[in-house]
Amino acid sequence: MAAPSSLASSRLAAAAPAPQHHHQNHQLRLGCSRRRAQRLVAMAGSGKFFVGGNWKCNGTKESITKLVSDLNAATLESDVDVVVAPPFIYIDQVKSSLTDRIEVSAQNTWIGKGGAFTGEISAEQLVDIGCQWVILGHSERRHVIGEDDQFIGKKAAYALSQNLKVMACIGELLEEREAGKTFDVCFKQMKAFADNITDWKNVVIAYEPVWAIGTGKVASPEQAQEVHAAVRDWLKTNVSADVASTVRIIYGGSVNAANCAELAKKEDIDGFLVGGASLKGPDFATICNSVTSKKVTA
Ligand SMILES: O=C[C@H](O)COP(=O)(O)O
Repeated sequence: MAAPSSLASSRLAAAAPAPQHHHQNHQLRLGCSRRRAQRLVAMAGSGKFFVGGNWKCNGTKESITKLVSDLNAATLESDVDVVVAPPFIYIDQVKSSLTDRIEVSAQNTWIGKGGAFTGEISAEQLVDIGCQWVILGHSERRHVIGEDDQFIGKKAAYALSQNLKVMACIGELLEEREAGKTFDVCFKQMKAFADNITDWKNVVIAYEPVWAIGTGKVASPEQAQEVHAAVRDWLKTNVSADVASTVRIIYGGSVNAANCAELAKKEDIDGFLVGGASLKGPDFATICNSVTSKKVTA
């Protein structure tokens, strides 16, 4: 097994139980710490913090040239995987001008092999132009375009079969949260992914509560942590302990340069999927570098 990344090492060190601690929940905490330590050892090599920038339907050749230039000039911590997702038509421009330090994602892909599917882009075509990732199940695809769970799950299976890595998005609507259905909704969306994914090593899960996307109403660190931990437990029960302990679960929804550090401190928040703030190079770099909060306190 490869040596743990320095992030994993620092988390491992932080996760070690303190012998002088005599809190009444000590045994419970000890159990959690051990579970966490195992998770981090198993994450070796793939356990980096992860930040994706979803540019959505924004940008022009000119503005993207400036954004790429700002990203190329940014100093990024080594313990973070960084990915940006331009609109399809700019992927080639970004691939040819962006530093290799940052990988490139599509925001969607077709469900299967290309052919007579007007307006679609296939996984094979994305791979052909050097695109490494695809975002699937984003709430704007689910709720604006009308993609359903099974369609999204099948897209994930096909994209993975073509060696695209997948950011698999889940998240509840405001009315679903208010009705106490957050976990039910997220687990149902997870099941559709799990029914179609056999190998999770190239998958990152993005929890994005719909009420927090583009609204400025960020989930509190506690709200996000609660769902991330529940999704991890769901994976343990329904997929495997190994997947639960290794897959990265990132948060999306009004993340910005000011709120990222507090979110990053939470144990089960392994990074971010950023919309609006990813259009500003320096802000996006600050969010990527919030991994430093994780190192100190996780
Ligand atoms: O994919 C990103 C999410 O939709 C978050 O967007 P936002 O950061 O603009 O709220």
